[in-house]
Amino acid sequence: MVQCWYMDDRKEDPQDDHLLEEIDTTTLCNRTGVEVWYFHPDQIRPDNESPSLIKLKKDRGYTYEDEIKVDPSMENYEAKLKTFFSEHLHSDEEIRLILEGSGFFDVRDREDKWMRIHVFAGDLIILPAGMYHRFIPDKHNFIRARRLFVGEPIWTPINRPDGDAHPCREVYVEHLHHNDKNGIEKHVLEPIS
Ligand SMILES: CSCCC(=O)/C(O)=C/O
Ligand SMILES: [Fe+2]
Repeated sequence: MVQCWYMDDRKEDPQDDHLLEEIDTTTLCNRTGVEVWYFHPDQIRPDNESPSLIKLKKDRGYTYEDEIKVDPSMENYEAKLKTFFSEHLHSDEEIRLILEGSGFFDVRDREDKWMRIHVFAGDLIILPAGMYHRFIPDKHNFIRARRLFVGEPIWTPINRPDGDAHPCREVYVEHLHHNDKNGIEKHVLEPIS
């Protein structure tokens, strides 16, 4: 199940935890719009998917799935890590269901502070379109995840500050302001056993 915290600002070894202050997933969702679910790892196998996962995919319209493995055997590993760890956003949600291993998704909160999300097998994470983030493996250097998407996937990262001018950024920032005034519309589901 995910663990989240605000990061310290040490620049050394980004694969260290960099834990400053722990936060819960409701705070994470409230301050960023990130949503997280947990499925028992037995219930994410394609031949034994939990009804909740099937429903989530149907409700969200996720029609595309593939897998990504990030470990040192990956082609152009160092270059890929550099791309993942450059602060960027996407025009669409980034959805990852963690199948094996672990890693860190770092996301900017509404005050531009880094929050770190440590993900493990069974975690499903949805990063909203237009939110700045980055990814790095933890010290185990291994993660395998299912990528989901609505329609034909677009994985293009738009680095900061170029992302500031993208229409999805304005929509995202407006959504955060709306939540400030009206409370969050989304909520984080409790773990499913
Ligand atoms: C564990 S998925 C690898 C990271 C990734 O796919 C991505 O797009 C990060 O922003
Ligand atoms: Fe990304």
